[in-house]
Amino acid sequence: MRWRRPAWYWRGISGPVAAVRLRVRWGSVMEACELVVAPTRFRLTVARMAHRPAPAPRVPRLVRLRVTRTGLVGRVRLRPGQDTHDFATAADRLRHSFAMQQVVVRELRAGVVELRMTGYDVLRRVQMPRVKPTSGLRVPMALREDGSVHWRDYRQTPHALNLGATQSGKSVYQRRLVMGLAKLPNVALVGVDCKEGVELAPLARRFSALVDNPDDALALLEALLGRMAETYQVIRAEQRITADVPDAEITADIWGLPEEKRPALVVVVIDEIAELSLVSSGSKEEEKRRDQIITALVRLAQLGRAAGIYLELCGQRFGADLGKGITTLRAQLSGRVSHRVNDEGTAKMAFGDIAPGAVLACMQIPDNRPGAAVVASSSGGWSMIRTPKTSMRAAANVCNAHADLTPDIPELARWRPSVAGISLAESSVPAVSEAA
Ligand SMILES: Nc1ncnc2c1ncn2[C@@H]1O[C@H](COP(=O)(O)OP(=O)(O)OP(=O)(O)O)[C@@H](O)[C@H]1O
Repeated sequence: MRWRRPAWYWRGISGPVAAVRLRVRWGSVMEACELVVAPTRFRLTVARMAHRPAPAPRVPRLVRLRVTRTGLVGRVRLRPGQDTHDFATAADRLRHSFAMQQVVVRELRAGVVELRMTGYDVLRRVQMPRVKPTSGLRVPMALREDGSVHWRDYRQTPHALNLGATQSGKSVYQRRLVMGLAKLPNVALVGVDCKEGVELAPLARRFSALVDNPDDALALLEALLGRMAETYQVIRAEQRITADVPDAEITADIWGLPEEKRPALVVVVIDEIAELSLVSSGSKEEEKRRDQIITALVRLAQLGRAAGIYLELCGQRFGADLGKGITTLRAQLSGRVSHRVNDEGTAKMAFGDIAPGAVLACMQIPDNRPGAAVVASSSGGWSMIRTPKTSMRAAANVCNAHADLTPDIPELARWRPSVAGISLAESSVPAVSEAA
């Protein structure tokens, strides 16, 4: 069996050695990678007047270098005439020159770029670093190829789409998300799993509502729209009370409400969107139901954020072939994650409109790396990530352990899952009543 280098080995031995090697070779590598600039005219003139040889080209300055858990992070001050793009295009050459696994370039501010380098393939066996609990609605989801943690941050990116071919790792990603959300207080999980509930039913104890067929899904989404309207009323009432206080204290969304008045945040997890939007029999009723479901989802995606309702959609494809309104819905899903896909069309559905550079990347994910995915945001940036392998048992244990955090949402009580035939509301697990 091949020996795998553990993380401590990098930090203890290889990391400091690589840091010294990088500092020693810095100048020559910059020159070899054409990342130096010609000496200034002033220095050339002085050298000419003093009859001295022409000065050497100027090398960008490595102002800070530190060893991290997975590699090195360096900060570089650019020379006049250089830009981030110069370093980004040389990333592959830098990686070979410094014998690193990966080099990712990021601009910190004008004139300063950060080089994040990994010393080994961090996505081969994902080991998440310990992360401090944070405020807001954020979940540490996966490791990025540069060794940093990829967070699912609902305040930054309210709605997201998770795509991938069969057996690409979508369900494990979704499981990991539910596991992370399950630990957060005042968060209600709402699930739609039309695969007979096989993915979400084992996690049911932490769900405030769970449905497994399109008819119930429509009723549930309409109830959520009703809840959204009520939450807007709560926000309006709070605005009225505080109409004479300075502008900064008047809120336009749920996050600005005092904590005791803030209704539970709702994350709607939909496994396999195609099951909701495909019309199998071609009947008029099915078509009507499909249109109503998509319309409800579009409304939730457009207006839900301020009322604390977030969408997390999962599917193998997400294109116009799923029906009218799908592309409008996709435009609202600004968080995009795509696992391995088999064709360019699907890759374009995920990234064509926001990060064209990511299209090729998600088609190149190898079959033997399930869970690896490309994540992109509407700003156009993208990165490769991989979730740690998470078993259903581990996820169910976390959901069971945090079942007492499940908020009771009266509007959704009809769909509160019953576990082993006993409604959770009647079981020994105490339920949390929603704030105001
Ligand atoms: N991050 C990961 N690391 C290692 N193995 C993984 C990872 N994610 C998924 N797998 C493995 O890949 C296989 C497929 O995963 P998963 O069921 O999540 O795929 P899927 O895309 O949901 O497939 P389907 O659409 O057919 O349900 C499983 O055996 C799972 O254990």
